[in-house]
Amino acid sequence: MTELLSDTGRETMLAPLFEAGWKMVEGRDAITKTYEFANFVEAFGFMTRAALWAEKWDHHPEWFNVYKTVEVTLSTHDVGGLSSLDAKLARKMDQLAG
Ligand SMILES: C[C@H](O)[C@H](O)[C@H]1CNC2=NC(N)=NC(=O)C2=N1
Repeated sequence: MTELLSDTGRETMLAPLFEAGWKMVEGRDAITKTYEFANFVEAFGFMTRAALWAEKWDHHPEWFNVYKTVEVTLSTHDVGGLSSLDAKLARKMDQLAG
């Protein structure tokens, strides 16, 4: 059963993500990062690869794509905030973005 990240869970799991450019969303228990790619095809290719992992893990991003940028927000709707799945998907997205 997915649950909200504990305080210690936040320290250990979110700190590396903040180092990698993720930020907390103002007024929401969610994290966000904006990726900039070389062009639209690279941006959409990233979204395609990330979508396959999101589907595999049944954990989906909130994202907005304009041309070569992809703005990603992660939170776990079922628990109303951040869970370990958000950290896992964030790490995967950073890997996929290269
Ligand atoms: C029924 C399905 O398993 C759930 O709705 C999944 C789908 N993807 C999800 N994605 C996210 N970000 N949070 C969820 O709580 C969630 N729940």
